[in-house]
Amino acid sequence: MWFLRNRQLTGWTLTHDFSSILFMFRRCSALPPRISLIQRGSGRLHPQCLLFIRGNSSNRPPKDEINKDDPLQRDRHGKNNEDKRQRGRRKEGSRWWTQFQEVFPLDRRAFQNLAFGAAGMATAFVYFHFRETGVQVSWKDFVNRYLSRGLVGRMEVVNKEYVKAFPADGVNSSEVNYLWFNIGSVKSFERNLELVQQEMGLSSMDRIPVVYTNESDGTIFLSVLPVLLLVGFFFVATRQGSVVGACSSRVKGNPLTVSESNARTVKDNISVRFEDVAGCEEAKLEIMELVNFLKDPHQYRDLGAKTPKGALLSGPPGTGKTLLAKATAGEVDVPFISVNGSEFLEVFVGVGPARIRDLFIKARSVAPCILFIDEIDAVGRRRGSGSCMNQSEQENTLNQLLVEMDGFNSSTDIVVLAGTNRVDILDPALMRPGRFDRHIYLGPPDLNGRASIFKVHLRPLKLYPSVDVEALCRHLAALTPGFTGAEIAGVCNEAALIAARHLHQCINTEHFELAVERIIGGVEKKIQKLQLEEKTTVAYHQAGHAVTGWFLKHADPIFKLSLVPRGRSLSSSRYLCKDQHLFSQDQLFDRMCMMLGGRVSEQVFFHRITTGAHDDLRKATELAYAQVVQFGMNKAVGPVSFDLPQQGNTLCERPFGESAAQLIDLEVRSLIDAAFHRTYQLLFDKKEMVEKVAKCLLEKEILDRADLVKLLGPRPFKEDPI
Ligand SMILES: Nc1ncnc2c1ncn2[C@@H]1O[C@H](COP(=O)(O)OP(=O)(O)OP(=O)(O)O)[C@@H](O)[C@H]1O
Repeated sequence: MWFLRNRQLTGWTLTHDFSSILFMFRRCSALPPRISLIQRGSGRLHPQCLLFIRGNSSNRPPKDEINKDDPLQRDRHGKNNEDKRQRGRRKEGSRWWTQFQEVFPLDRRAFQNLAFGAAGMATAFVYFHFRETGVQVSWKDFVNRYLSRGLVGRMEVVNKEYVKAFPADGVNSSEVNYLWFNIGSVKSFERNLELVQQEMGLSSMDRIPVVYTNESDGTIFLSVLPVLLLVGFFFVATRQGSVVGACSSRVKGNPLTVSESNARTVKDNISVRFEDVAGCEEAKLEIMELVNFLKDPHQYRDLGAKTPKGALLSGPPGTGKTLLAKATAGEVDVPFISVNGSEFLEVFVGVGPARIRDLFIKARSVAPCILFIDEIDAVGRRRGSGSCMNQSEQENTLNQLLVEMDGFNSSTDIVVLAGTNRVDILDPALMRPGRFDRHIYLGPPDLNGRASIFKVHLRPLKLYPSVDVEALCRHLAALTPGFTGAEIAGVCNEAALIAARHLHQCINTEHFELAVERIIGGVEKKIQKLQLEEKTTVAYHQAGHAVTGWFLKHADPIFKLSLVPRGRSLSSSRYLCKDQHLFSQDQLFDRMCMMLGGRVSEQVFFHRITTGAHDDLRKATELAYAQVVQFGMNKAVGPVSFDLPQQGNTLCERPFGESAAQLIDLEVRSLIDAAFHRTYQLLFDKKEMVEKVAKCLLEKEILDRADLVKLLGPRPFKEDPI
């Protein structure tokens, strides 16, 4: 039997169609190659297709559901069992969902949207791939095999382009739906058909009926498909958070809000106060003036003074710039609007300036307020420098910022604060008076500053009652030269974690010391074992540093030596550094000798050298070059200063000639040689002491200051207590 043309598509019919076509054509001898291809394709798709369609088309509810709804069955199995099963199912479902979410972190709505999208695409795929197309034959085959044998019942000329031939009544048509062939024109088809039927001797009554129809072949659907996809995209984007948002990593919700600034406004409950910011008293004093202005603007205006518009907070990372800005808002109790400079940078033209405009509109609507732009270098980079693609967009954004800062006058009551680590690359227009009036530098805190920052961060910690907080702060400040506020906060947190790991109820001094060591040197590697020969070399190397530092006046004395590898180094030594800002030539020379102490000790004791001194040599060379090239400390080169290449940067052009370069190299070499010989002489003279320290270190693995005093005697110079 031939299939009815418009019957419903099912998995069975799909697979059956292809096999039956094959069967029929085998019977009709010639098998067009295309059919075999189709069949191969169907064979591959068959199982999945069957599963999919069976799953969708089955009207029968699953067994479980029948049990649930059928009161008889429910009675039979008992209500409790049913409840348990339901709970189990729910649990399994939630477990499945949790596992799924671990792999794909999507919320339910996102998952629903994705599922709908996938189902739609799958349906479209199945429709286009498996829609009934009939079997194409040539005119000659059609006439010889079907028409002449009386198998054709009626014909349909579709869209004046091709003809579908349907089976006559009584013909077994289960194998093929219909046959079709292309026609050049309707007229030629009619003429040819007429001729064939005449040849067959059919009377006008017996002629095969021909109807003319128009059919859509899906081209209309395909033409509206892009529009549908676009509408669907916007629909999903508005529900999900826009794709634009994804690019900018933040705009959630309507994609049309991309030009809105994403500044966060904190109106009440700013809990940070000036007392929470320690170690930067000068910066606080400077910023107090801004606070006073916001508190009592008339005091300034009455005197005819123009009030400051903003302050630029600069300094290394973690020195408390953001914290100080927040504390300023907390002190005046005005709204604090904070935004990051990088949030203005977009790939879309015009978005940056639009966001700046929007930011200032927001600020004006809540004035008086403090507007804080963190990492302003992202948007305030000097114009005309660099050649990256969105340079002009960044410049437009900066121009808009300059315009806005000019735009609000002294009665607007907005103070703009900005934070940056790279004040050197900012555009001069941004720094001129009338824009960022104040430049406040926050450097790493000094000894007292560190102690007061420790005091701030010790406040929320649970210390043993026996701990003297003042003394602890001073001790920790001495152990952490060069630490910033953020690093000090990290030390306090690490100490609490160590105490918890050791199952202590409170935190003690030792936990803090361990925390400092961990932050400076990295994690202790107790498992990594060195071979005895390596360990001996490392011990003598460290003893060399220790003895050199002990007997040179200006070197930082070692107060802890350890053979336990930490981070990337095979050993560690802790020095007592002073907070010093100016260094004399003698002091730098002593430091160079101290750096070379490890390598010299290896040479004195083993008459061979190892790679362990690589980092020491690098530092000593850098220091020697700095003395000769930057600090003007070399007689032969003279009191000149040139820029040295920064780490990671290569200086393309040397600012001095070839002869100066040769002279500099020569002087650097002789300086390092002098330091080496002095250290060699020192360690040779103190050979027994080095040996004593090294052997003791090999035995105990860790030596503290008391051990060193015992081994080397008191240091022959006056020192501050730790
Ligand atoms: N002076 C300080 N007093 C107390 N805590 C501080 C101080 N400086 C930094 N901190 C601590 O360090 C953390 C980070 O500081 P903050 O974000 O203000 O640094 P920043 O200078 O803005 O850094 P970046 O330049 O990287 O943005 C603060 O949350 C605070 O815990």
